[in-house]
Amino acid sequence: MGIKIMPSLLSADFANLQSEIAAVGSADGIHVDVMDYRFVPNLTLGLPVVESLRKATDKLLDIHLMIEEPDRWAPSYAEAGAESVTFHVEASSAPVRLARELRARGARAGMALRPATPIEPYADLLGELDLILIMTVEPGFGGQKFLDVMLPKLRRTRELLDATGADIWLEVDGGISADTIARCAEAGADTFVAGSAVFGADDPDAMVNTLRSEASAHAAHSR
Ligand SMILES: O=C(CO)[C@H](O)[C@H](O)COP(=O)(O)O
Repeated sequence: MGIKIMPSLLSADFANLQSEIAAVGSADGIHVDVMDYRFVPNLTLGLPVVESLRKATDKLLDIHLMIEEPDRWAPSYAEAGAESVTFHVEASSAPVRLARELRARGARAGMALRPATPIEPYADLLGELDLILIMTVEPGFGGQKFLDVMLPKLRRTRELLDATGADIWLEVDGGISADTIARCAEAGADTFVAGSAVFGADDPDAMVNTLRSEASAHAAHSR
């Protein structure tokens, strides 16, 4: 699928969520942040809203679970029809089992890492996964400044993913904009989440295309 741009929905109101999706027709998928006031100090939306979004759009739904106990809750998001379900490794008690449960329900199995979590301890797990999400801000809030100290981790993750030979998406999330996306693409990311850069733009769909062009021009990796 090559370079993928996933706008991150900002709204908490269902009508506004639908408007945001309609405003980014060129997007490769829609990134949905699920937060529970426990894993992160913020609360967004949960399974019932994702089930409603599934009925409202054919777009690929890329779910990012910033929640405690993902082993318990994540499989339901796959059953709801999300194409991709990402849990935080810091919150999972059995990441391999959870990844297998997600795949068994037809979703891509994603594993996210907070900025302080290294990738190396998980090198042997990568073959169980379809997506690795490297957070480029502390999870919890949109609109934060991109942490460029994450670039070495991104490069290292790309090396490890290439060594598997498998089609595992390498996603970045947090502070991604026309100013920062090139550095992430050069470091090996192929999937880009952007919230404020897209929905804060005068023309969100044009910004999706700008981000894709910029990433494509600097891509170290695109299948
Ligand atoms: O939720 C987030 C952090 O938890 C992300 O930063 C959000 O998905 C994207 O927002 P922005 O592009 O404004 O950083």
